[in-house]
Amino acid sequence: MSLLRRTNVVPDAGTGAGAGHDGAPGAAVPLTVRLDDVHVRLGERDVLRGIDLELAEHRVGVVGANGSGKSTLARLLNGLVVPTRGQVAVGGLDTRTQGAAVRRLVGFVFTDPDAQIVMPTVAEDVAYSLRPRRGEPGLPEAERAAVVHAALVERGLAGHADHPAHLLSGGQKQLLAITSVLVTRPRLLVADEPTTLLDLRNARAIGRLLGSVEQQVVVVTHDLDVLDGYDRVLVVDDGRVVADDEPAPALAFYRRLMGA
Ligand SMILES: Nc1ncnc2c1ncn2[C@@H]1O[C@H](COP(=O)(O)OP(=O)(O)OP(=O)(O)O)[C@@H](O)[C@H]1O
Repeated sequence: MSLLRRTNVVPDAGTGAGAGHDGAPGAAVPLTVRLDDVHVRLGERDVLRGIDLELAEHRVGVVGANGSGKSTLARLLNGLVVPTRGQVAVGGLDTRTQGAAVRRLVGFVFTDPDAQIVMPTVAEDVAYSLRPRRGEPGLPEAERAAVVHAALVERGLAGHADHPAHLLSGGQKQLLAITSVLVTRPRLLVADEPTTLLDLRNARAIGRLLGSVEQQVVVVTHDLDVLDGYDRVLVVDDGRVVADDEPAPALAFYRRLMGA
């Protein structure tokens, strides 16, 4: 039985403001992410081969063996990697030619928050995400401070606002990294193994956070508990999507594939 499917997707959503989503009242309407015949060659290796996907669900998980191409797939979604052949479009924007605009829509969370935290203190790191960008005025200073404070309060980090970010625990660092991404209000959050470096309690907390944010989420993970309640799971194997279904059948397929 093939587990590959083509999902019916909602038409693209303009600003995404307003409408709710099944299971996530008040959440923004998901963007449509399209991958058309995507190949990625890195060095001598065909890392992804002939990927055709339309993603418009609120929660999508990506699983697969080490080296199967999951991180590369995730990085395609914000233009960190561009296809060697084929096209990736996010909300109708081509990641190859409109990368900067795509990255305003798509926030990215890395496995290691130390790769992402760039400022000395917790509040400064969140504020850095709100710095004025080329061609955009940015928020006035006082307003920016208020937005940072509200974001830290929302994530339970307000008590650490002036603390050196490098002294936070691993779980707090990942929380800070996610807060610094979410404060820019991306439409889509892509996370690449965000719980891999965390202990069980912190992994659960970060998994719950990703499951509860209003943003559309695509998460690459080996931590299958993270995918509880997700709408769709892709199984990647040797550069191809070999299963694409609701979590239970997709994860059953993955376990069989892994002999687990
Ligand atoms: N810049 C690169 N040059 C050459 N090969 C690369 C490069 N980046 C990744 N690869 C190779 O591409 C393959 C897929 O890598 P990718 O990181 O996408 O896999 P993954 O499924 O996320 O693996 P893991 O679960 O171990 O993180 C791996 O064999 C990797 O060694």
